[in-house]
Amino acid sequence: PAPLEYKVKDIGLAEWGRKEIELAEKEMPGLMAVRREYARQKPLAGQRITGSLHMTIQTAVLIETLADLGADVRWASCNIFSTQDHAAAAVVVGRGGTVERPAGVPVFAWKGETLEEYWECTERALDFGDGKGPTQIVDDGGDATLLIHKGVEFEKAGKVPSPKASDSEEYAVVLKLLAKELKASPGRWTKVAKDCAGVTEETTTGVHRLYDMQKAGTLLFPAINVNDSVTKSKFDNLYGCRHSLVDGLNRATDVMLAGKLCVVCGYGDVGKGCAQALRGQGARVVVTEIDPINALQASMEGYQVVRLEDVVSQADVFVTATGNLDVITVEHMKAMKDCAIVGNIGHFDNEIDMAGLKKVTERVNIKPQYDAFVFEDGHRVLVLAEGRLLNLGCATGHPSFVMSNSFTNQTLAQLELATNRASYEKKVYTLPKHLDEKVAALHLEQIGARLTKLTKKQAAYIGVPAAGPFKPDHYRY
Ligand SMILES: NC(=O)C1=CN([C@@H]2O[C@H](COP(=O)(O)OP(=O)(O)OC[C@H]3O[C@@H](n4cnc5c(N)ncnc54)[C@H](O)[C@@H]3O)[C@@H](O)[C@H]2O)C=CC1
Ligand SMILES: Nc1ncnc2c1ncn2[C@@H]1O[C@H](CO)C(=O)[C@H]1O
Repeated sequence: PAPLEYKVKDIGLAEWGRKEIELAEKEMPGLMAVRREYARQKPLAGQRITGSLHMTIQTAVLIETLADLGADVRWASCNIFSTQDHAAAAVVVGRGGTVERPAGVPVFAWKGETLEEYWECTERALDFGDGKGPTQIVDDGGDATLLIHKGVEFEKAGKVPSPKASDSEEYAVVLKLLAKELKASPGRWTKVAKDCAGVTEETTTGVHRLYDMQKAGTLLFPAINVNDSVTKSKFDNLYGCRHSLVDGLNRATDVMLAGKLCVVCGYGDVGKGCAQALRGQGARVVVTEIDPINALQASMEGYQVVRLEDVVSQADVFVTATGNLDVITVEHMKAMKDCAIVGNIGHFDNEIDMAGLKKVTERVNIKPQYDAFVFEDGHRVLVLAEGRLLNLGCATGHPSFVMSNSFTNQTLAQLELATNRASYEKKVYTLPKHLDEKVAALHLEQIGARLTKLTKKQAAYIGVPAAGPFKPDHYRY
């Protein structure tokens, strides 16, 4: 067979990656159960799956699960800093390959990609050869989905527009890539979109993009919103960030959080986990919010809800977790104290005005993904991962057990698209509650949780089937 196509930092890291993948499997009972239940039937046989999702040890276990279920997989990361190079190498070599003759899955990802390299990796992950694209996509933030949709839009228009002054540096990179593609392979993206049966989206911000496209009627294929499975967002977003925020802050800065005034911008699932983690470190935690309900929740948990302007000159640590843009502006950072720490844990880097900051400061790199931006008056703002999600840029993201919940949902969603394709239109769906409960059930034994069985009488009394679903769809958890 032709040698495996791939592009990773160092294939020699595979042995180390394999050791960590084997330990991660022990912590991912949901994915292991899905492998046991489905691997023999190979229900994903014939499917070409492109992934655009942080290339970590945890994602390696997801990739090898999809491959075990029969899929032909190609992978890129969804962030320039989030790849763990030893995980990427191990996935390429595979369980039966060698560094000399890799026999795993093509991966196009390394930690520290340029924006051009990032989008080239995404394009490579979407190319299965002979003009074939994916039949299904695993997306995180929607960049793979965006590339296809923009590609189709410009093929229809017969040209790719030049970047406008208001366009981001990143969007200009996308336009340049699509312009090259339009010349080299006209009609490619229209065919890719036609062959693609759907996308399963990992995160809140990616899901926002999908609902926007559904509303505009521009969605080119069905989408399953994995983020809003309860066993994803009420676990990964909340408990995952509770674990990995402080991990990222510590590895980057080693700052003593105890006693410090820490601001969490956004008190959603992610912000709730962040606030709890910082409180656990003995920090004085305050919250900013736009939504009165989330603000009231924060207040009931004892967090002072403030406007950023109220605390910007006294706070020591700022964390954005909103999924919104321009949350921390240059004006805010101008007013911060010397050595204030600023980081984002939201999906995209636009929560902090990094472009504006770079224009008015001198950048002093301290170490990879940790910079001091020095203002004219000499005060320094210490920024993590250039404003990109710091738990994956400065640490290793969420741990395996919580990612097993998220990725079991991803795998079940991919199975849905492969086995029930006819039921899905070009709309956004969530998984049914019985699958959500199945994911939770698969994770209880590992942590010693023992479920109580409903008697028939009790089931009748609360009006649910004894075997579940145990809650109505409108239940909020
Ligand atoms: N780094 C990671 O590992 C993870 C990152 N995420 C990302 O984190 C972000 C937040 O996710 P969720 O908490 O699930 O979303 P969410 O929608 O539950 O929470 C966001 C909160 O921010 C608030 N908000 C919006 N604009 C604001 C502003 N200008 N100032 C203050 N508050 C504002 C909203 O009212 C909302 O309560 C998203 O981009 C998501 O994709 C999600 C999971 C894990
Ligand atoms: N260790 C990890 N491996 C892969 N994805 C992760 C990890 N930690 C967090 N994420 C995901 O990152 C997205 C945000 O881009 C989430 O919603 C999380 O599910």
